[in-house]
Amino acid sequence: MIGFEGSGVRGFRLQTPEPPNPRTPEPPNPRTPEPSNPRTPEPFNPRTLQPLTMILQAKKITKYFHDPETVEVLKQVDFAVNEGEFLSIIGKSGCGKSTLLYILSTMDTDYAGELDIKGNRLNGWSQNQLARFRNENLGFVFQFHFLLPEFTALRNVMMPALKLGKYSYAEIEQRAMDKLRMVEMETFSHKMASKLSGGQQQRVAIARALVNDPAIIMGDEPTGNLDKVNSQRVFEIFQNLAKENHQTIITVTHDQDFAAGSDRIIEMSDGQIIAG
Ligand SMILES: Nc1ncnc2c1ncn2[C@@H]1O[C@H](COP(=O)(O)OP(=O)(O)OP(=O)(O)O)[C@@H](O)[C@H]1O
Repeated sequence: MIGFEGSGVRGFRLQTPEPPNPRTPEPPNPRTPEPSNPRTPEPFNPRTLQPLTMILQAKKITKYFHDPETVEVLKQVDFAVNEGEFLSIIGKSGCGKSTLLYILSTMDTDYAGELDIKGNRLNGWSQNQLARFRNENLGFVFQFHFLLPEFTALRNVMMPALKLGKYSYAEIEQRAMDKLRMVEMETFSHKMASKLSGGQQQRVAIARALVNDPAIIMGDEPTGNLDKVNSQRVFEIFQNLAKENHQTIITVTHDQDFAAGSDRIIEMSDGQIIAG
């Protein structure tokens, strides 16, 4: 298991008070003090603050490119994110944001350092194992949606689930329709991707990223190609996924409004995290 120690990640997050949950212990009554438990010294009110679980941790990530000289693009980067957190990575062009995201996405394995996702140390896994892990646990949204233009919106959304091979065709169709509904694109489900507007295509791409219910959604400039209205819409979808579904969002962005609305901003400069 991965723990909180040394992560630099904030351990708690403010939540709207929830109705009592039988599995959640009642808050302590000040008139009847609880005996202290040395393993859970939590000085917070459980009605308003909840402990969070770390879902991804990267330690001392170092990456070199050799083109033609050797350049250290990531310099011992430590990075961690909690379940349900909505995080933005910002920084000047060329500082290493996309390179870091690509490593966190498990698609680049040519780096030094450690990567744990959902309690799995992923270093040394084969490409096949990583591909399976990605398809089950991670969803991706890019600046350019990469939809298959001659397929319908529905078929595009179904693709990652068909690849996973975990559900029947009818179930996959149902799941894909649910995700299209979530991004308010269900009425366009049978339209060719090429016939949709840029904002609509991006919402279909988000539905596609969600079809396998990934624990983590990674975005590289998800609003980079959109106008203000569509950017706000995409932001709200991401915000809801974190708030309502407790999915984790990690985005690289130059969109200041998008970053400002996220739970936490990580700022990079010259291959290092300098804030957040
Ligand atoms: N395949 C590659 N080969 C050589 N150098 C690369 C490669 N990919 C990226 N770089 C270099 O690594 C550095 C970091 O690139 P990266 O794409 O991570 O930056 P970024 O912060 O995401 O930039 P932007 O905001 O412009 O997308 C840059 O100097 C870039 O030129």
